[in-house]
Amino acid sequence: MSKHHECSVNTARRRFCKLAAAGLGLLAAPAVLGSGEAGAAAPQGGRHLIAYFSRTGNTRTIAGQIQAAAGGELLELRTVTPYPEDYRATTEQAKKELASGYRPPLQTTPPDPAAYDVIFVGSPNWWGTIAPPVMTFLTSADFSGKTIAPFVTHGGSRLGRAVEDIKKLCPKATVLPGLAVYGESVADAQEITAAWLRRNGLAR
Ligand SMILES: Cc1cc2nc3c(=O)[nH]c(=O)nc-3n(C[C@H](O)[C@H](O)[C@H](O)COP(=O)(O)O)c2cc1C
Repeated sequence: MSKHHECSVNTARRRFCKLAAAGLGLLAAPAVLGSGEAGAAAPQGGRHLIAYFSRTGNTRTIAGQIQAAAGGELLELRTVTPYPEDYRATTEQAKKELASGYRPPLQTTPPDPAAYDVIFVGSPNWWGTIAPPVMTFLTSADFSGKTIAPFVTHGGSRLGRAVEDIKKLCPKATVLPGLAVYGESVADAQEITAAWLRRNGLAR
C-alpha cells in the first residue's frame, strides 16, 4: 500500500469521526425502527439495487456494508465462464477483454433498472477501470434518468477511471462521486462506507 493511500484513508477516517459525532442518531435509527417502518426509508423514498462483481470477495464485502447501512437488494454479477483461479491468468484475460471491448455474458439477466431509484454499482479496479462483467451489466439495460452510485475496491489506484467510464457507458444517468476502498482494508471500512453514503444522501 502506498503512503499516499494511507494518508487518504486517515483523512477519510478523521472526516468520518467529525460526522459521526453529529450523525450517530441517523445510523442508530434503522436498527431501532426495522427496515419496514416509515422512518427507515431512504431519503429519496426509493428502492436501492446493489449490483456488484467480485472475484475474490473484497467488493462483495463493501456491497454488504452498503446494504446494512442503506438497505436495498444485493445482486452479484456472475459470469457464465468464471475467471481463472490464477491471478496472473486473470490479469492477462482481463487486459485482453478491456482492450477488445468484450462483454462477458452474465449467468442471469439483471432486473429492470426502472424498478429502482438508485443503483449502486460495485467493481474491483481492473487495469484502472471497472471489470468487464460490470460493463456487461451497465450496457444490458437502460439507465437513463437513474442515479448510479459507484463503489470500487483496489490495490492502490483507487477509483482510477471507473467513474468516467461509467458515465461514458450510461450517459443519461446521474453518476454520483464514487467510493474507493483499498482491498485489504474492506473488513474495517464500515465507517468510510457509511460516511460516503451520508455525503450522498443515501444513508437511511
Ligand atoms: C485483473 C486484475 C486487474 C487489477 N488491476 C488493478 C489496478 O489496475 N489497480 C489496482 O489498484 N488494483 C488492481 N487489481 C487489484 C484489485 O482491484 C483488488 O484486489 C480488488 O480489491 C479485488 O476485488 P474483489 O476481491 O472484489 O475481486 C487488479 C486485480 C485483478 C484481478
